Amino acid sequence: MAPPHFLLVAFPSRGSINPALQLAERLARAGSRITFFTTVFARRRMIDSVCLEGVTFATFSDGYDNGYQLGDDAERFMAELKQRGSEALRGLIELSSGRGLRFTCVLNTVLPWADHVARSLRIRSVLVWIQPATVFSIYYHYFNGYEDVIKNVTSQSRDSTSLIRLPGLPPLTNRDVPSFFNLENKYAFGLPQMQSIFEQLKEGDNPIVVLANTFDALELEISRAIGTLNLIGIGPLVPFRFLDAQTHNSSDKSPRGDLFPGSGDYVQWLNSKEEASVIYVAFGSIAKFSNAQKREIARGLLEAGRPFLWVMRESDGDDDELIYKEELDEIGVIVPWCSQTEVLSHPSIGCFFTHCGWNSTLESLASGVPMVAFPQFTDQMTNSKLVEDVWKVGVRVSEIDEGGIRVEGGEIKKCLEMVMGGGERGDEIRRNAKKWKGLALEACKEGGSSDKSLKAFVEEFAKVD
Ligand SMILES: O=c1ccn([C@@H]2O[C@H](COP(=O)(O)OP(=O)(O)O[C@H]3O[C@H](CO)[C@@H](O)[C@H](O)[C@H]3O)[C@@H](O)[C@H]2O)c(=O)[nH]1
Repeated sequence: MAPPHFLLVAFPSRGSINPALQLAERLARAGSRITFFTTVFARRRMIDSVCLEGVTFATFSDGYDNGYQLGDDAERFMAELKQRGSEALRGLIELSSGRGLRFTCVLNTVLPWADHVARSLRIRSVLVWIQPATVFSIYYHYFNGYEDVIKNVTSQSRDSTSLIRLPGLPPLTNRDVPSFFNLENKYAFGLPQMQSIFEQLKEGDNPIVVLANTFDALELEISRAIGTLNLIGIGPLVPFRFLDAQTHNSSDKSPRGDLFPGSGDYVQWLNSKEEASVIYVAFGSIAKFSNAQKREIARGLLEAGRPFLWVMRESDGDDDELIYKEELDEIGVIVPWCSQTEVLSHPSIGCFFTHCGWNSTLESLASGVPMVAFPQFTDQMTNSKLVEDVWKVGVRVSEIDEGGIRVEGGEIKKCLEMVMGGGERGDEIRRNAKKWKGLALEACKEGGSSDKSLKAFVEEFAKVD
């Protein structure tokens, strides 16, 4: 039986590339071959760190070989990616076929054009969903008969207490649903993108299979309540070396350089800190903040008075000098980027102050680190709801939204204290965080739910090929 050969098409953002690489590695370990297809820029950015056995890379230029820059027109970027990506994908499949190589299936990380090209060339196509099943379910129901149920609430003011009730989901308020439903949001153009994805799913092979970066213990009931679709949990798609590190003694504070080559100075600094004493602050690869908001974050951290490691990307907001710089330097470290999975698995980390991007949320869950959630847009609103109210592994900040400030320093301090300090709620949150870490690792290990599901998926293709 020939091993299946998957053509994995990945959107060129960190939030997509990271889980796609983990998926490629797992598919390779399960005995398949993979061609990983993405943009020149995305590949160049990963080139130092990634060499996966069984995985070959193919790239195309989307016209943004130096990356999408701050101020670029997002809609235009998406249109170029679609046009150039479609042509290049078609070219790759046809060229390969001329050389006798037939791809078994095209997998795409939420790229409807890749699905379209695959079908037009009569190759099976499977969506890889890289947000929670809960978010998938919200969109699914919106595009399958529940549009009014959602719109009745999202068309009201933000702080509405009206509830959206959808099959299999906890009741949701306006602030819990993806920001794409908020038509004043500058990312509202994301809704038509979602629409094309869900339209295509209606036309798919039966039964329609979707691979999802989640796991059964976390969201199986949600997945089962999504119509006739077969949403298969194969996550958390976090690096194996990170999961391996998690299975080591968690109170071991020895330097992790052997496990994580290329560790920065911040790891030495973390090594000098007490267990569960450090706040890790990072908001993914896209979010931007006003200076006023950055100052409030700084104020919250200073008032909390605990050591912190803060990832402040060069492109994450206005350029003014950060005030409180000297005071901040006394208790914390600010870096432009770090190896987040390495940091989260470090025993000194006691809390993650996060935007709740789905990768960050899963990485935090898999390392047993409780969260303070400060969502910015898209799925992050729903992810924060799950963190606070469903899995109870963190708290979500209350927002004011005045003068460029969405959350005040005092509120940030209060939430950090709730999660890291004494008190019943903090104890419960930390207990739950440990529980979810165990369940996440269980799902991924050999014979765990995600491991079995992915292997079954590969075997299915090996049979038909
Ligand atoms: O200093 C850092 C900061 C981040 N990361 C990594 O970058 C990724 C960030 O991904 P995520 O947490 O999902 O945030 P975004 O980059 O904001 O991801 C976008 O894509 C995700 C997947 O669709 C969505 O869930 C988010 O809402 C969306 O903003 C994670 O793997 C992190 O480990 C680092 O390695 N170092």
